Amino acid sequence: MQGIWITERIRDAEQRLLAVTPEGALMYRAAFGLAVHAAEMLKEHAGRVAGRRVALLVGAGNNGGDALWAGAFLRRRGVGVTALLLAADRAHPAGLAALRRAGGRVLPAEDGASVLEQADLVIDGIVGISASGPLRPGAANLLEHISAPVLAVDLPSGVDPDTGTVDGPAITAARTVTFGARKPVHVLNPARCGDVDLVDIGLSGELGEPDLLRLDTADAAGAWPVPGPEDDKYTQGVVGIAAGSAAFPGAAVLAAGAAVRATSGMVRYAGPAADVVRDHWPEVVATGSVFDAGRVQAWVVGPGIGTGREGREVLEHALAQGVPVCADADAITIIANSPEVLDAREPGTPLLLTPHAGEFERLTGRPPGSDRVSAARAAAARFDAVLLLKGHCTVVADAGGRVLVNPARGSWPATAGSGDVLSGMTGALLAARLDPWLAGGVAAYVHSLAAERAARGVPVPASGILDAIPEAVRTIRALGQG
Ligand SMILES: NC(=O)C1=CN([C@@H]2O[C@H](COP(=O)(O)OP(=O)(O)OC[C@H]3O[C@@H](n4cnc5c(N)ncnc54)[C@H](OP(=O)(O)O)[C@@H]3O)[C@@H](O)[C@H]2O)[C@@H](O)CC1
Ligand SMILES: [K+]
Repeated sequence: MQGIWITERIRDAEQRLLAVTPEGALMYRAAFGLAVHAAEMLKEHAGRVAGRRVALLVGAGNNGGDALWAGAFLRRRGVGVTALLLAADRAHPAGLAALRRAGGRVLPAEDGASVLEQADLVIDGIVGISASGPLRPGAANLLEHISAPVLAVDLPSGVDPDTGTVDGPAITAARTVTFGARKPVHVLNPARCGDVDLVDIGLSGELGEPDLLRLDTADAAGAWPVPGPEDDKYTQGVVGIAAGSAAFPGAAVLAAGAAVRATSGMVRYAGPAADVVRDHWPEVVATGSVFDAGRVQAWVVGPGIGTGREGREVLEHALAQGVPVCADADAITIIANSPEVLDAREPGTPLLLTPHAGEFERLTGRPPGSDRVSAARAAAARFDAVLLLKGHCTVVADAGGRVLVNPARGSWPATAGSGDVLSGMTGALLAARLDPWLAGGVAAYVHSLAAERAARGVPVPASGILDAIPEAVRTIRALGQG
């Protein structure tokens, strides 16, 4: 798993490391790594390194210092480097001296329009982990003059380091080079960061446990249930799907289908869309009601069940079975309207809630806001549940404060029925007895991979995402073993 640390923790770790490191050594390491990546970008975008032009946007802090030192390294490789100082009297003194020694040009930022327009690469050292708020006017005024690719130092300036939110002018980077550890912005706002490269500056020993985790392919592959020689359809876990209605059977077909695609165990369906589900998925054991559905190891309840009395009874029944429940869509609205339904929950039974932003607001009384991680954590604690907050970056928090994040691979999955596919897959993983927190994270991972595979640059319907689940699982298993 990839660890991600909030800036307060990074700053503390840096202080401890600084205390035992010769002065300037950390910045030297950081800037050297930055210069290597800058040279790669010049080769990639401008054909070669020597003779190309780089503009440095230099703020008042150490982020600007990194940019200045990197500029000095690039000068040694024959690059024409101009530093544009946003706060001339506060630019990092050693970095500035190093750049000047190396023959770099230095200008006040307000004179930098033509330098930016002629640059082959722009290095954004405006602000790093000590940023607050959007870019200030001095920096913001420069944005319109940037046409070259931007390499962000540590993070794209103007984007909040801990929440990834953008409230005004901000940099959009083609690539971000970060130091010591990944920060939340890198996973919460990947569109602004571009590709993120991590440069080791020796911080790992000081960091402690990460604040957020991101699954990689090997994690998803390792967690994905694989039947053994002794397994049969029951031992792998039976998942029950309570979804859809006679008038709107689509959610039932999608959720049940996703479960079928995600497990080699058994899938039961219970509800008024039994005939339609059976027609689509002959392998599903379908009955008309949850009350005669038989035993399952996990329930998915909610997509398309409606928010009236019947839906409420279905949810209460599932919650009382003593098995994990994934409550999605209408089930979340039912809980929001009548929180007392949760009294039916067997104590200690895992509950996974999968709201999008609107459902989250209904459930908790307030929108997730800019700090989606904290919002998801608080809601998970409040409901003693795993809370999977859908969005461009899916956040999965548990009641103990653990958080998994899964940045989407594009926006195509934001389509009708996509959530039904996610909940069906989540149910299959819960039935296979995965830790519910991990089940949510793995389902989100495979869902986004399936969506990417299915879309390949064009719109994809939810049924297309569903059909791509086997390919996505095959992909993670192949990569995870390799
Ligand atoms: N510590 C280490 O060992 C290492 C640190 N490293 C590097 O240091 C970076 C952190 O450096 P840092 O703490 O000096 O602050 P930094 O992020 O450069 O910004 C501070 C200045 O920005 C300003 N400012 C704030 N918000 C703003 C906005 N919205 N728009 C515009 N300006 C804004 C604010 O101005 P003020 O409010 O003071 O006027 C303040 O002066 C870190 O990200 C990494 O790159 C690496 O070299 C590895 C070793
Ligand atoms: K920056």
